[in-house]
Amino acid sequence: MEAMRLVVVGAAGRMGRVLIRAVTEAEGAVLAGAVERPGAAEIGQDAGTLAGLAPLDVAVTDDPEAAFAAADGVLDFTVPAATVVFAELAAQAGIAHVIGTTGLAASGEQAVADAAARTAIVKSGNMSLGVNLVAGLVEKAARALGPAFDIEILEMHHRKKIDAPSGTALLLGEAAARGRDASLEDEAVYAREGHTGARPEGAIGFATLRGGTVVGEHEVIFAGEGERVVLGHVAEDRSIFARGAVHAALWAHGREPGLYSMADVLGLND
Ligand SMILES: NC(=O)C1=CN([C@@H]2O[C@H](COP(=O)(O)OP(=O)(O)OC[C@H]3O[C@@H](n4cnc5c(N)ncnc54)[C@H](OP(=O)(O)O)[C@@H]3O)[C@@H](O)[C@H]2O)C=CC1
Ligand SMILES: O=C(O)C1=N[C@H](C(=O)O)C[C@H](O)C1
Repeated sequence: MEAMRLVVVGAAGRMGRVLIRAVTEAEGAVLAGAVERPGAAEIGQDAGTLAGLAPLDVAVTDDPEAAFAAADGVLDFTVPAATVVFAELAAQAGIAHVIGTTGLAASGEQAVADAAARTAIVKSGNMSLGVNLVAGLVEKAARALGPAFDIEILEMHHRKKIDAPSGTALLLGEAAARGRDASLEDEAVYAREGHTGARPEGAIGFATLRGGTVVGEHEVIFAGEGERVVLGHVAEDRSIFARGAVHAALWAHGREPGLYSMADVLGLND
């Protein structure tokens, strides 16, 4: 069987460089393209060199349409505005789209859902095996512990992260809400300051820390009368996300159009 040809968009980013390495290390995948935004200093550079590898004979381009025309899938860890454009282009090209980008507004989420009617999209706030397993445990714990245990989600990331709360924190919040048969939209408390009043019953609270070079740390705290249950995940290296993304692309290759999650890819919904 022919190797799946993958394009990495946002190739010069923190994740982009790690994704290039993950594609070259994966069995059944080959790097077919690397895309950066128009005007980026890396346009024309070899993608392998950019990722700290030997040259791969793939030049970074600012033309995603041409890159997608010669590919089977795209790995996208960029910014929301770019992801919306890539979703449309991937749907037009009929290739799988793996979206790791976080912080999409409702309109962006809708654009992705529309594109998923035409091609297979895997989208997740966290592509690691560990976080997706923890999400399943969070749902179970929320169901078992019930409303007597208050749920608070704490996350810390590096100083350059531009969105909050993290996509992972939201994914864990959704899992907690599911476990309570509640809606995160109704229960989320994203910030507290000043005279807040007592904690509303059933609230799912979020706290965001930013600093240094932290790759990503999350804790879901179930705080009850005289005891706390804490479920957490520590990302030590971005390669966990990149390997998950390549795995998702291989899974999505040739699949029916639809919007899939990492839980689908990992078989956690079966
Ligand atoms: N789901 C998951 O498992 C994970 C998700 N993420 C998410 O991935 C995203 C990226 O994170 P990170 O790599 O740290 O961020 P970076 O800022 O390092 O990388 C983003 C890259 O995308 C580039 N870019 C922006 N616009 C375009 C465009 N129109 N065309 C092509 N490239 C473009 C940026 O270029 P420039 O800087 O020049 O604008 C930059 O190189 C974030 O949303 C983050 O939350 C991160 C890790 C794991
Ligand atoms: O921006 C990051 O770095 C990360 N973003 C994702 C998120 O928003 O949860 C995943 C990971 O935690 C790293």
